[in-house]
Amino acid sequence: MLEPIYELENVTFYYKKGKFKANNGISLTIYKGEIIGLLGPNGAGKTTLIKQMIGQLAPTEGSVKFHQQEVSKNPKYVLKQTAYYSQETFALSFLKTWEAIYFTGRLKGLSKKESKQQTDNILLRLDMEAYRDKLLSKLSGGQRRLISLGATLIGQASVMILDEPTNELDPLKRKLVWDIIRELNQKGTTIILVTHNILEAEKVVHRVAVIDNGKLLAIDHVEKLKRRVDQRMRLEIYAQEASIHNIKDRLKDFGQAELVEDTKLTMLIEKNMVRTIVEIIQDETLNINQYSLFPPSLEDVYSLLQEQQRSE
Ligand SMILES: Nc1ncnc2c1ncn2[C@@H]1O[C@H](COP(=O)(O)OP(=O)(O)OP(=O)(O)O)[C@@H](O)[C@H]1O
Repeated sequence: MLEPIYELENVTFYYKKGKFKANNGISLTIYKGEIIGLLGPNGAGKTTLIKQMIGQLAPTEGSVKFHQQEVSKNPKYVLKQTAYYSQETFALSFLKTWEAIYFTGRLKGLSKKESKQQTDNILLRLDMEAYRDKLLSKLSGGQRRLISLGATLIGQASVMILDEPTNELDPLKRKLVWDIIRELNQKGTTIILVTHNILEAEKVVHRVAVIDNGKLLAIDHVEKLKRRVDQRMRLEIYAQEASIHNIKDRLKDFGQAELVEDTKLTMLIEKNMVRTIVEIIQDETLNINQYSLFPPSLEDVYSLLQEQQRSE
């Protein structure tokens, strides 16, 4: 039986009363033990929603319940059981890295011994042991983000809300963070993940909520969402810069081609149009260097949902 952790009903938030809605009638349930991704472009309303989930903002309309209790009426209860990793940089830059994690543990109510033990384990797991005595102010941006993540991990909250946890990290560290997220989840932690990195998130999240313009466009399991585009393929074309607009024009009846680089186009096409399109792009006068076809990804679902919303 799925146990609801968060229940959001018709959550609407106005930063300025009567004007623009940063969240617009969002209803969703988050269940114990899942990894749910909140996806959406800049300004979609993800952070606003999360601030209401941790009691930093109260909904203008609707309700946000955590374990069946209204968050805005009892924010302390939520704060005790959740850990929030935000986009904001760590303020305590005069501390050494181990101190930043250790004292966060103490503030969360851990004993000296327990906080020390968890700090040591976290520094090791984050591969930051060698930097334990360095001041936060002397670390690189990515290293500071890792220590900030360490401070989120200490205390082992049962619900972790992670806003772009892999931002500013190199590929190896990104992989490390995704591995840690998976491990935490296997131990029972519920994870709410805000991310723009759809391709990477797709490998770890169970369900995805797509938010745009303050509205919830879709919420479902990754595989089910991908079925929405299973009659399509992703086409990528590399060509000479001078020809790229001509190619885009020749393909305009088959979908919206996006210019990714000066020499690269990509578009989502109907599977039953592949033969026709391939015939067109084989025209030598188009100066195409290379083309490839791929099965669609979660990113394609995301683009499609946004396109559909904009054409409504
Ligand atoms: N303090 C504020 N006062 C007024 N408007 C705000 C405030 N914070 C955010 N907004 C507006 O509310 C909307 C939603 O912002 P929000 O930060 O929730 O988006 P987001 O999805 O988290 O974006 P990002 O991915 O860029 O972090 C945006 O249009 C933003 O400009």
